[in-house]
Amino acid sequence: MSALAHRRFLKMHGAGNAIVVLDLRGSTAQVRPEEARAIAQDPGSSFDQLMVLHDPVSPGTDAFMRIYNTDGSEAGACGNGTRCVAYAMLDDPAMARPAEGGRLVLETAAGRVGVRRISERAFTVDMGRPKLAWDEIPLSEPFPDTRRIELQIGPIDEPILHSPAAVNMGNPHAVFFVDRDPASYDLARIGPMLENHPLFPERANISIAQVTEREAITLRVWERGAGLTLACGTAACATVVAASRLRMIGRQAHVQLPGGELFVEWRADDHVLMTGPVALVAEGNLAPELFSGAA
Ligand SMILES: N[C@@H](CCC[C@H](N)C(=O)O)C(=O)O
Repeated sequence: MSALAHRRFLKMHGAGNAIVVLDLRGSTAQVRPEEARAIAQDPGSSFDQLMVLHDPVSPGTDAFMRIYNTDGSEAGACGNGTRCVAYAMLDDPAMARPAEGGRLVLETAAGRVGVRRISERAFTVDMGRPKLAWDEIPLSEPFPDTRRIELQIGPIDEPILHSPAAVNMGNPHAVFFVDRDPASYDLARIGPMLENHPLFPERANISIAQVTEREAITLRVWERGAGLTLACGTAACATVVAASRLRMIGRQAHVQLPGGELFVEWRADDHVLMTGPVALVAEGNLAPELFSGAA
């Protein structure tokens, strides 16, 4: 039987991004990609991202997180999921540890993120520094300036989208700035082509963004490994960094996504701070049958 059978999980969302939190601290259990896919496919535990907690690895951290997309692939960062994890680690009766205060340091394969509670159901996450060099994003060919990279989709003389910014926020992002409502683009059709474009050797999260005011951005996101989403925290961060580098905004903005709003600030010390809500939807236990055909 899978070591995940009967494990309790929380179903949450962060600004509409569907998140499942699974606490494996205190055990050696690991989630295999096929098990993540099986959990995602069950309506009771479906998610955009599965956030799995493991015992801390580095001194000074509270937990190690592994982050799974619906296709079983792993991500180095998930902003909305990190807020949900903070809520679970601080407030959930079964997951909270008495010694923990209103701040946490969480670690992923991509590095550390600090989380601070700002109200009962809202948290600020320090997402760390963006990586902006072409080989850090990564791109498959050199671009000295990643504020605009050479990439377009559609007819050569009349592209549908072109010249995105590329940013790594713990995961790779391409952000296309447009001057009309991002909802008017067929992202469900365009997204998969761009996600898997040869320019992105690790694939990429694809965003369409419109700067509507000096501190306001409307955003729609096609997520690597998960598809269309109601909200993506790292995409909101990548978009604010990209818009700021292009002098479209200052260093902060309210980012409006279909599922809710996030506030992002790119501080002078280069750290990107993202603030947004969390909501607890349900709790449940993983049915053993889920894993009988996990492949
Ligand atoms: N929704 C997340 C980001 C999820 C990871 C992404 N699909 C990837 O594979 O990089 C967020 O809120 O940041």
